[in-house]
Amino acid sequence: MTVASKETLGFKTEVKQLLHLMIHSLYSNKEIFLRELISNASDACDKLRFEALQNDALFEGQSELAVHIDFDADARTITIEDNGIGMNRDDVINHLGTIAKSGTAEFLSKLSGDQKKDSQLIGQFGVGFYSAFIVADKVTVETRRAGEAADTGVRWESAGEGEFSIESIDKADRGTRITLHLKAEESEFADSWRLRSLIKKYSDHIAIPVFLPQEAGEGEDGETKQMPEAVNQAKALWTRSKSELKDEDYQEFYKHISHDWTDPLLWMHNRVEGKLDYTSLLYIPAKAPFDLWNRDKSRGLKLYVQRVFIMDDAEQFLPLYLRFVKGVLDSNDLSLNVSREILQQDKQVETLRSALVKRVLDSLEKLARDDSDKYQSFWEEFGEVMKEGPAEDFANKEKIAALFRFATSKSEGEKQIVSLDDYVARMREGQKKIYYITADSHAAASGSPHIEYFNKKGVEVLLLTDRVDEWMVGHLSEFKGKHFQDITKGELDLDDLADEAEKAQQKELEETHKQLVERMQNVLVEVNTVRVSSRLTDSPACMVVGQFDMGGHMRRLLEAAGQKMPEAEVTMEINPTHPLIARLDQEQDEDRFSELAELIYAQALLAEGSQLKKPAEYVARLNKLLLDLMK
Ligand SMILES: Nc1ncnc2c1ncn2[C@@H]1O[C@H](COP(=O)(O)OP(=O)(O)OP(=O)(O)O)[C@@H](O)[C@H]1O
Repeated sequence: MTVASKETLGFKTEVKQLLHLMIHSLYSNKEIFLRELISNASDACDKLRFEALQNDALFEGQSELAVHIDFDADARTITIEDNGIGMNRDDVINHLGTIAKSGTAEFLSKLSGDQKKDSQLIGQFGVGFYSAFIVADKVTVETRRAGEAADTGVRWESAGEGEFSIESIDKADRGTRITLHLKAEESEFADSWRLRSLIKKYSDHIAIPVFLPQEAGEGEDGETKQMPEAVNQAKALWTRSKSELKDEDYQEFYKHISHDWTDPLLWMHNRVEGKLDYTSLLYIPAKAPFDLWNRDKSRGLKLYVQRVFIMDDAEQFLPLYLRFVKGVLDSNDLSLNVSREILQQDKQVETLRSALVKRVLDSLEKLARDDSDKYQSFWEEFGEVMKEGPAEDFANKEKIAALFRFATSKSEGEKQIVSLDDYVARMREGQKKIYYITADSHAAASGSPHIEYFNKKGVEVLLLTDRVDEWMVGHLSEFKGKHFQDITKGELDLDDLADEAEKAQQKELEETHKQLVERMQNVLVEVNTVRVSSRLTDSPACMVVGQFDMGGHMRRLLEAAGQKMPEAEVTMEINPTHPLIARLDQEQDEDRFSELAELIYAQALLAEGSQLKKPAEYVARLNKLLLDLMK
């Protein structure tokens, strides 16, 4: 064996952090190292089979792919060997010295130092190869890329601290052999029974056989001979029939493909024959990944064609608003040499996508019907993403909207629990619209002056406080023929809600306060229109946005994001039945009138969550008034 150019390299900082964290937070879950390493070995075999479609020579005459596991209790070692794609020197440095995952820095910044919380997070991040260091104090990787010369083999070795060494070796067989030098206290893993049960538990669903030596009686020379024996079923899980699969099988397979280690919330396993011929196994995770909002995050399904692995993260089969769905699609229609570019143009992809979207939406609908607690937990994790749906998937917008849940003026607390169907069923007689308000917080929405009239009338209002809400409602515009109406916009059309006496009273109030409105209009230079309100009962005044203008909440969000917004029409409504407004109407001193009017205007701005342009002026005015009171 030639040994050349041994060098020692430092791990990238993020690897050091991850290793430290893993060793310290995962000790109660040690055994997952085997799942991770077998998972990588199986992926490596998948990749080889895929590349060999174009270049048969990569098999080097050996196309039976397998993982062999062995152990030596005396030496305290376990080896995991595959004859998959293998790695060359650059691959090894890139893959086993860094973490080539987008969002790594973000992930690390989220860690709290609390081991329990962090181990949850790290589970969502995916531990992968480095999990070997949970049980080993030294790891040796010997590997050679398929199709390359025997002397391009590489040995990588590390104690999982700051650095690793790398050297060239001869390796006759392609693929990767990983040797774990177990820590003294982890010697229990170097045991046939233990390994066998772990492989059964974690790797039964892997499509390639995983071998373990088996005591098989006397050999010719009288010694006990160990014959390797396949321990797992070695059949891709999704090709097996539903009836022979247990929940645990589905759960383990989910962990294999997703690298999430929390059990999934839901799965859908379907075989379709006919115009389209495919099998899909889709999962909805129980927990949102830490990087759900990271735009560069990889997403999509694992794509197989006739059981041959083609690619990870095939994005074309699901829309963005379902980016949290994980799973496998195995098509018998697509060609084996399909590429990402081809997928983008292929008409069948569109058809498959519609079918998969329908399947996910139908399953969620069923979950909401059958198990509202479970559905609620789904909504809390992924509701905000689902709200992107109406804009992205026009054809399904009504179906998607039926899955939405909201907090309303009638529901308890901040929880989003009311469906649009519930809302519509509870609509008051004569009510034609679905009323909503958007605000920065639940408290701001539920305490808004705009809602007073609706509370009085017993009309439910959706309280929308997620960032996407205003945009979402804009795309949705109606549900089951009922239009959405922002209660802070335009003149409140009370035709549906008010009775005759109320309408007459409103008219009268407008008539009798014409002069007051005019006076206020003259002193409030920032306000374009003052008018008598039909929506206020307890507050003296509120700000109103034009029916077709952008809502105040959205405007504030965009302004906070640095966008220059055009000046909007400023309309204020006053409530003449409020004692403050009545008092204002009586005020003869023009200066005091102006001061009071400014104060009422500033309060209306504050109540809707706006910032005052001159807060100091407001404070001075208020203090002056307080002092007058104390005289
Ligand atoms: N047995 C193997 N054969 C070939 N390449 C491997 C093997 N094990 C690991 N690798 C390479 O090392 C990379 C890093 O492995 P690691 O398990 O850390 O992450 P991953 O599998 O990419 O991601 P994750 O497991 O978190 O989804 C892999 O993507 C692969 O390229």
